[in-house]
Amino acid sequence: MIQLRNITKHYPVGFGKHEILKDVDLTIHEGEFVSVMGPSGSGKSTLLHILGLLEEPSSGEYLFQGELVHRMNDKKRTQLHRGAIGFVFQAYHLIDELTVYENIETPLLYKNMPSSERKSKVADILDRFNIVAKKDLFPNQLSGGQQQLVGIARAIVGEPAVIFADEPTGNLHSDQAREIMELFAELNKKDKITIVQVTHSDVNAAFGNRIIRIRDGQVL
Ligand SMILES: Nc1ncnc2c1ncn2[C@@H]1O[C@H](COP(=O)(O)OP(=O)(O)OP(=O)(O)O)[C@@H](O)[C@H]1O
Repeated sequence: MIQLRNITKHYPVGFGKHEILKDVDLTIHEGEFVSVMGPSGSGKSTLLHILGLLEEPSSGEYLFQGELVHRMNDKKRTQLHRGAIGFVFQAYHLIDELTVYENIETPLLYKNMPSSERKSKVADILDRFNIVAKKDLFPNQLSGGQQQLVGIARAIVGEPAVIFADEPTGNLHSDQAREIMELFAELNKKDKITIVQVTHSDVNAAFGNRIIRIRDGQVL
């Protein structure tokens, strides 16, 4: 499903450059639940952002479902971003001014989905995640665990093929973290969504079926 070949990422520093990722080769198959682990600053988030099309590599090739991402025109890339990829952030990144319902609905508005279909999809997810009673609340009226549930609901409402999650339980206490990990495991098994998470936690990584270790910008 995903293939990286010789991916590098660097930032300019003075007259030189700071290399964040060095010649990363990586294959992720459909249906996997992969955990990316490594020390702080080793390049995990950078790698995830490249996979999630939030950043571009400095060089190398990224194939998504067999297609070279850097060869795609903007329209195709946006379609891929909106249609096939869901992203979950450590700090949730919900829109404070929108209700739970509106936050979850947002990706569907970008897809120009008819209103009746949007309503039914959002209602299904609210029901599935047991947050119907919270639908008119704003993010700051929710616990961290509930906010992350909304973050995940927003990521999957468009039925993506893959979810990228950057330390999704980093701000949560252990009970909430376990609930979120159980949800990811269910989305992986039942809904067949491929999952790639960055985590510092062995407990979280145990929910997945493969660990990718990264150190100093290189996959070990
Ligand atoms: N926009 C940027 N400009 C310059 N340097 C950057 C930029 N983004 C990230 N870096 C640097 O890249 C390195 C890797 O960062 P990254 O966030 O990928 O690490 P990480 O493994 O996810 O770390 P952590 O576990 O602490 O979140 C860090 O040294 C960081 O300072």
